[in-house]
Amino acid sequence: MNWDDTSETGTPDDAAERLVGASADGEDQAVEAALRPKSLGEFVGQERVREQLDLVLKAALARGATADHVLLSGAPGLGKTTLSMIIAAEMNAPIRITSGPAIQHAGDLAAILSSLQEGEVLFLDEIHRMSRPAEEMLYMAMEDFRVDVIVGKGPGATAIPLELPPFTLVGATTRAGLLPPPLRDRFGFTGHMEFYTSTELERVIHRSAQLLDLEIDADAASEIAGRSRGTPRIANRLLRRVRDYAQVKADGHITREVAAVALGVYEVDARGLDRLDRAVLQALLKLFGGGPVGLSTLAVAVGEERETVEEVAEPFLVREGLLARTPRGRVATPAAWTHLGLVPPAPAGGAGGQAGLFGG
Ligand SMILES: Nc1ncnc2c1ncn2[C@@H]1O[C@H](COP(=O)(O)OP(=O)(O)OP(=O)(O)O)[C@@H](O)[C@H]1O
Repeated sequence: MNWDDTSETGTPDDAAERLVGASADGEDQAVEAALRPKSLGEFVGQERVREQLDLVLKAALARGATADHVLLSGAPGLGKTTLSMIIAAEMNAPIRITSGPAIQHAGDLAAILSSLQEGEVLFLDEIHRMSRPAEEMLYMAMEDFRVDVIVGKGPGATAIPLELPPFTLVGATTRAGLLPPPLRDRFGFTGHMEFYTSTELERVIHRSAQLLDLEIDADAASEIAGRSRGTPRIANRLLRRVRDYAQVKADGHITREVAAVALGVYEVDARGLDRLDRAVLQALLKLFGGGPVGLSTLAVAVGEERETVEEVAEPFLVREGLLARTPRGRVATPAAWTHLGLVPPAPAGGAGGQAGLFGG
């Protein structure tokens, strides 16, 4: 395996290095290699993608051909890199890993493509962040296994055609909608990765616990799963923090109570909200009666940048149905009041009435 670049995901999640951030930090990268499932059979969840991919790969193997190009879309930490490695393993092929931001010039891509072996899997993470000229070179490479390398500049520039061995491109993106249609259309198979259910995350946690040689009760795994925001990377990270607590404060055995207390220490609540998420909700409920309130005002109230509130805290709060973004501003849902143990103000004068000042 050859790692050209593994860094860079560029979301505010990374900057904040939160325990519940979905992007990989340094420690994650070190441990993840040991926890990654190695075959489709070991890969938990994502039934539909797994089943479809299984057919694509088996058919290619039976034909003795290179598998079609695969596009994987979905949020960070859901297993796109893992799946690309599995694709290579199932095809008995080597894998090369790089990312869109690492390919700024068409020449960077030409260098990678021209050094691929026949049948090799090229994993291109964050494919939507590749430069335009590189993207155009990729079109031809994907379709005809050929690139034109431009030598020289201006009127004297010449295109030297370069034949490539057949390869499988596995592109990953958090935003399939940002991909230009000509690029999207060149993938033979597109798999959309969903957030994991609690039951699936419990299986991920039990599997990781076994690999890390940890003793964990079933209800402890379910406690951690419930706080993992539908994301295996977060589940594995929370498991490691709970393990630390169990080693220092208990006898190493992870019970439900140990898990709950440990995650309380790290300020990850029963629903997976962290300190920032709760600060945003609390300000919305206690200072603004549940809204509507403008994003800038809300950000000032919690002492954070607008972007941090909008891109780090809000997506999960919206996904959880705790906060709604409306044209008039941010509004808390009844579930937000319940989650923070507060009582919503009685509507003054029926539906659409002014929200009360005090939320309980
Ligand atoms: N289906 C799964 N079953 C078991 N473990 C999983 C699964 N999916 C992901 N993981 C674990 O979660 C971690 C993160 O997975 P991975 O790096 O593949 O995510 P990703 O989608 O590529 O993230 P990013 O977009 O940030 O690169 C890995 O340690 C992997 O072991």
